Amino acid sequence: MAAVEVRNGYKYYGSKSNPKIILNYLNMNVMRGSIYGLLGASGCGKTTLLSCLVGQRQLNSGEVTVLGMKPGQPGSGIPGARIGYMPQEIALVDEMTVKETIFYFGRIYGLKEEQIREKFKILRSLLQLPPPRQLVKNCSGGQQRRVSFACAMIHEPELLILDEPTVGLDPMLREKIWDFLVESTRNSKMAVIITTHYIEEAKKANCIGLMRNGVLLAEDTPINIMIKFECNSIEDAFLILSQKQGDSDIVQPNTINTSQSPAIMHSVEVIDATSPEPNDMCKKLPLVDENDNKTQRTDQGGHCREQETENRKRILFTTRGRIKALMTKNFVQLFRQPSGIIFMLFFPLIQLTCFYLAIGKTPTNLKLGIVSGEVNDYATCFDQNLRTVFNHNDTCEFKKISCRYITELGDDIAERVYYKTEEEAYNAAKRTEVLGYIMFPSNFSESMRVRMEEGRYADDGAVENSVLSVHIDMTDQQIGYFIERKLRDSFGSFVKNVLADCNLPAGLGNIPIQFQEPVYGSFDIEFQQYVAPGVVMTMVFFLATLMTAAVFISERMDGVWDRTLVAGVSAMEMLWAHLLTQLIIMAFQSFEVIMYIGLVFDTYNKGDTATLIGLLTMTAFCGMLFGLLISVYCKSHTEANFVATGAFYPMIILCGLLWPLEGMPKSLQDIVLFFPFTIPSISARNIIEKGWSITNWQVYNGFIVMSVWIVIFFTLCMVGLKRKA
Ligand SMILES: Nc1ncnc2c1ncn2[C@@H]1O[C@H](COP(=O)(O)OP(=O)(O)OP(=O)(O)O)[C@@H](O)[C@H]1O
Repeated sequence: MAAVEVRNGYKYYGSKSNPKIILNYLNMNVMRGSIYGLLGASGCGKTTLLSCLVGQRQLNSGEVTVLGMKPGQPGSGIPGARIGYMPQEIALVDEMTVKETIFYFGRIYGLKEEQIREKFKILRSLLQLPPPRQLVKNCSGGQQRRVSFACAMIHEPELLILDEPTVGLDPMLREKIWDFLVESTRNSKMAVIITTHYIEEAKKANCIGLMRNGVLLAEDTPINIMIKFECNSIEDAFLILSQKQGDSDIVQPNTINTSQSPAIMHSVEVIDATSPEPNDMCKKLPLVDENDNKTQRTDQGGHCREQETENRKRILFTTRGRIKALMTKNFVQLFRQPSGIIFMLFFPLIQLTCFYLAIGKTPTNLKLGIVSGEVNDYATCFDQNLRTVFNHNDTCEFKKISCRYITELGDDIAERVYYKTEEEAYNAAKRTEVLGYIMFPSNFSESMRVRMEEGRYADDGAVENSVLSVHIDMTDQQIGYFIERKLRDSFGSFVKNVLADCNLPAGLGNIPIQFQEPVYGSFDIEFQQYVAPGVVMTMVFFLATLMTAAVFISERMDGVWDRTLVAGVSAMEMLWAHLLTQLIIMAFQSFEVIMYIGLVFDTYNKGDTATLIGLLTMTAFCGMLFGLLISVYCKSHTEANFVATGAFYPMIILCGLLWPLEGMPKSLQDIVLFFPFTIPSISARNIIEKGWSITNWQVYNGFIVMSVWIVIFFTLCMVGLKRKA
């Protein structure tokens, strides 16, 4: 009975109009209980053919039957545990140990722990596997290949497909592996397809297929091939066949008329390669006659149905075990890499520390120039006798009152630097030695007195000269506004003190606007507290995005993703396993972040901590789906980094984190409201600062927006994954 039948297999890469033909109406037969050596030069399409057998790819036309069913057909078990596939690349997780790797594959194939242990013992001695605790990444190339081989064999599949398993192995071990394969197929119905560059080792195969330019030039027993071409080696026979086929290594699409029958197309003399029936010499198990054949097909139909039901049961039974195996792999993969731990657990803390230390703090180490026209020697300025004196005739005596302001100003806002003339101060400011300067006119004290005592009768000169002039470098607006605010505040308190000394109501010095107790928040609230919720949200979102994109792209590039799919795990299962792993990490990360900002930076949450952790976890989850989306649509790490970085800035800039949304054009405001961070960061602020609960619409709307984005990203991921599948 045939384990594999390919009829007129036609496969091309590229577009229909400009196809790169890889399989050119190829026919192939592999019998159960036999070893089939697939030989051919590099690039002739062996791996492509194997990928069609394991259900990774599909033919453009023609038929493939593997173990009586079409690969990929529901319930066929292919991809799945019926086959064992060792791809050409190692396709193992570097961070797992040898034992963990074998157990991982055993579990996803649905084996019991005891079975895996027993099989591992046998394979260890047979393949001379490295020590069980050795990490895959610390194994040599040959050792990794042996581990990979063991993974394909662990579940005793019905069909074993090995893509160059013996590359890089010493001759003794190669011999041992071949003996093992011969022994295994002799005593069972297991079929083996093996590709190798060591043509002569294929002599041990029951049948060999010589492949060139997308067709099998010959398919027969090694001995028959050598007899037919009167050669002493398969290599020589291959050479003769290749010369007969022609020199071109590339199949030219324009030379092929796809309406022609395959037999007409290949003018070279090939042995049975175009025959739709299996070559007798390659049959290990006898085939029955035509009548029996019908019975066999009916039996096969029955077998297929049984197999289908059995596989369905197995799929349901093993799903939980697979998710567990996948999640274990994800955790191991993440936590065995120092960068993984740093990224997931310490990065948030490092980033938050940077944020709290650097953003919203009072600027220090500033220098401000002082010029007073009424002081010659600034040392005399700090004389306590220079106080305002209240005379009993209801007048106040001001002595160098600029000194009093200078003293009250202190060095807290900025270090005072004294200058004799305005020109000197101006030049120093120009040279950026000081941030700016304040200038008191020479008759400042007298003008202040007149202004206060005579009020509406004060002359213009007195009004003008009682003004303190301030010149500041406004290129750094934040510092400019800071100095401006501080000088106003300190001048206000200075005037109040002077009024009090003069027996006048201090309130007279206030501008007639009074800010009462705020409805929410406090006057002391710092910019830091305003931006903190948004910063925390964007941080957890993008950490999750970057990590997910990196993990998925690496898995795809290393071949781990494809190998796991071929082992019968669905993309959905892999996705769920990853989502669950991440969800656990995200919840922990959110908890860690909230505790850290509370305990270390006193950002206490006035609302419910569980609600805040919930919102942050959803944000991280959404970020992870965004990372997954990037990984689905980007081919490389570089491309993914470009997309993630490209998305980062617009999202941060437009979410109202750096500047109030109200400052944007109305039309833009309406758009950015639906961005993933805009409403959720307002919700987070409402929880932290206002203490609102999830029942308030201005809190739960953040959850709704996040949920909508989760659904959008998830749907797009599914569409992308389906298209890829
Ligand atoms: N995804 C792809 N898109 C376009 N061309 C591809 C793709 N995969 C493989 N090819 C091309 O198809 C041809 C056959 O590749 P394949 O990997 O099947 O060859 P092979 O016989 O297995 O080679 P080797 O022995 O070196 O592994 C090669 O020319 C390769 O460049």
